Amino acid sequence: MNAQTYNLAELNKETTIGGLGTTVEREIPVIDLADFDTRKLEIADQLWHAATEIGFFQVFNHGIPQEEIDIAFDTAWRFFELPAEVKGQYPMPKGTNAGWEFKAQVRPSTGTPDNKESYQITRPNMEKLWPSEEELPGFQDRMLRFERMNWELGMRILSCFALKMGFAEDFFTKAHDPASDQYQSTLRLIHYMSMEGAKPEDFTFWRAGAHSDFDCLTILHQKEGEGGLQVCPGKDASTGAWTDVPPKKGYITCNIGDMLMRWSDDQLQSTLHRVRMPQPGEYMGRRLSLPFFCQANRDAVMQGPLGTYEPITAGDYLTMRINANFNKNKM
Ligand SMILES: O=C(O)CCC(=O)C(=O)O
Ligand SMILES: [Fe+2]
Repeated sequence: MNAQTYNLAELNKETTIGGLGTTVEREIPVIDLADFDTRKLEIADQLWHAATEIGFFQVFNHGIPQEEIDIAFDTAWRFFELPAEVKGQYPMPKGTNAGWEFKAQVRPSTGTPDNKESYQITRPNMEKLWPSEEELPGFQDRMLRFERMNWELGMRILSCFALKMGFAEDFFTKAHDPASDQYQSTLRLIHYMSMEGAKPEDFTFWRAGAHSDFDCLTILHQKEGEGGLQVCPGKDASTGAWTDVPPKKGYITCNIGDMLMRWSDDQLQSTLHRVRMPQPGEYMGRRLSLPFFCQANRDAVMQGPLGTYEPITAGDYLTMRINANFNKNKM
């Protein structure tokens, strides 16, 4: 199977959805994860409902201390403040989610690069990609600690989906085994540049063009006051009706990605989303976000409980998805 013959419905969605569209209010479910172990069944029901209906939800009492999130944002900002010559020593090698890129991610939905820079951490791929201790003391330690906390939260949420899908509760934890060299979950630090004093034509670009994520589950940290994230649920995608998801302190935004949509036989929804430019009267400064992508290990076999799709390894699935995007960009 290759990218040409594989009918990637997700990708087709992306190419029709690059326009501005309209904005509508929708409720994004908010789920309390307090007393997780004792309330697990109830939480699993709420997560399942949110993930099958809209594919986006926010969690609170999620177990990652706010202090750790603040430290991660501060540390990410210190990285982005480094001179371009320093960051340029750690460029993202093609085909890996590791290292630094500047305005290099072209979305099929828009055909233009996102107006952002990012640095990605995928643990097995980081050789020669960490800034040195002299350049950025403590960076690697802090980011690895934060990566691990996100992995733990991600696995807790995924264990609820496993339960609902009839798998063992640790099914996805095994499929995202952090000790394996096949691990490919990614922490991404994103800096959307300030638009203060920018020219009117600069606002025609996107901070992040419309897309669905490739992974199983995305855990997205945003900062209150630095909005712009919008979602467009699957069934309304053709109408281009987008809904704001405003960041709120204490809340983490989560979304289902294409991998888990396929793995759940399309029961769980991977939803289109984007980050729009600020509008007149809104905060124009820089925007930071920290998504963690729970992406199953390369050798994990994806086979849904209902058997809708052929089994495929997560590695092959991703290659196919990335190639499909790439071929689209050349067209
Ligand atoms: O920055 C955000 O709020 C969203 C980023 C995103 O959707 C992505 O990197 O996949
Ligand atoms: Fe995304």
